[in-house]
Amino acid sequence: MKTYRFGVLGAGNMGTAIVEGAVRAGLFPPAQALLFNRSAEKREKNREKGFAVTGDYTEVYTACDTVVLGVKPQNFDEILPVLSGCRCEKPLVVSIAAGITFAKIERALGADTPVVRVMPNTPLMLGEGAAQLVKNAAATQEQLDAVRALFDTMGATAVFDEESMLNEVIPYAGSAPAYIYAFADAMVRSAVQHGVPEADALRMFCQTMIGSAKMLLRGDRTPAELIGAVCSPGGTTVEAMKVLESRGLYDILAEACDNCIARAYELGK
Ligand SMILES: NC(=O)C1=CN([C@@H]2O[C@H](COP(=O)(O)OP(=O)(O)OC[C@H]3O[C@@H](n4cnc5c(N)ncnc54)[C@H](OP(=O)(O)O)[C@@H]3O)[C@@H](O)[C@H]2O)C=CC1
Ligand SMILES: O=C(O)[C@@H]1CCC=N1
Repeated sequence: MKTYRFGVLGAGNMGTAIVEGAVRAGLFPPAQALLFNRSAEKREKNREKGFAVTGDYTEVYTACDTVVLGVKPQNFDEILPVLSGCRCEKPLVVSIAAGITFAKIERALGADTPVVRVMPNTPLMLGEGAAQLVKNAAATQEQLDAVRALFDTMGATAVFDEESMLNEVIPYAGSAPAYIYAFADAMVRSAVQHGVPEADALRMFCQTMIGSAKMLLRGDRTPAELIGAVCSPGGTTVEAMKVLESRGLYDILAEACDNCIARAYELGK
């Protein structure tokens, strides 16, 4: 056992949300988590929340049992060589970075470093996240189970055997909130054009997204069947569906997802 149970190397949006979620779930008290930020101001805010803080990220790697790598993929070429110089018992490394492969991490930290890659999404901040996980050869099933249990406290999880799946799923959960917000934004803009007050339009549309998601999750009807149940013959909905289909909504979304995934592979190079 090291000095801290948990560390976050890059306590930004996601890193902070994950450690705060773990504390909320009662997995450990904030004093048992060490957070790295470059910014002194952010360190002070985290200290006020009861976390241990540091401006030296090697300390997170050497002093914590589990270390979340919460930096951007573009920062890995800078930080991995520094961490490779740390002489310490290997922590369990949890990488949430899009595209960054086990091979890249292992080349720097050693193939004996247990690593779990996770692709989370921002709704985990509300306990409504969706996270996918995969472990490398050095990580044990118990270590994977422990990381999964952590993310289970913040939403739904899925485990994959193949590392490549962690790139393939990005558009459908990790990145998906952005696409959903764009859809909501377009709907609300249209509603405002038709005189619907913006706040009402957003509230009604969000409730409709929640309700529709719950209908889908019941699993007793396919998306096509649910669409059919809304589209009254000769009614209003079909007129909009005709536009969505003729303008190629499905093709647009398929191409967007392809490009999102392709970028993950590029980031891993
Ligand atoms: N945002 C999202 O929806 C999702 C993000 N991810 C992944 O999560 C990771 C973090 O994303 P996000 O939380 O949005 O990013 P943020 O920009 O919010 O956080 C990045 C963190 O990295 C630190 N940092 C930045 N540059 C350096 C550097 N050169 N050396 C050391 N530390 C540095 C920052 O320090 P400081 O706090 O001092 O600024 C900050 O703590 C990414 O790899 C991304 O792929 C995965 C799924 C979803
Ligand atoms: O845009 C990104 O690269 C990250 C990964 C998934 C969501 N945000």
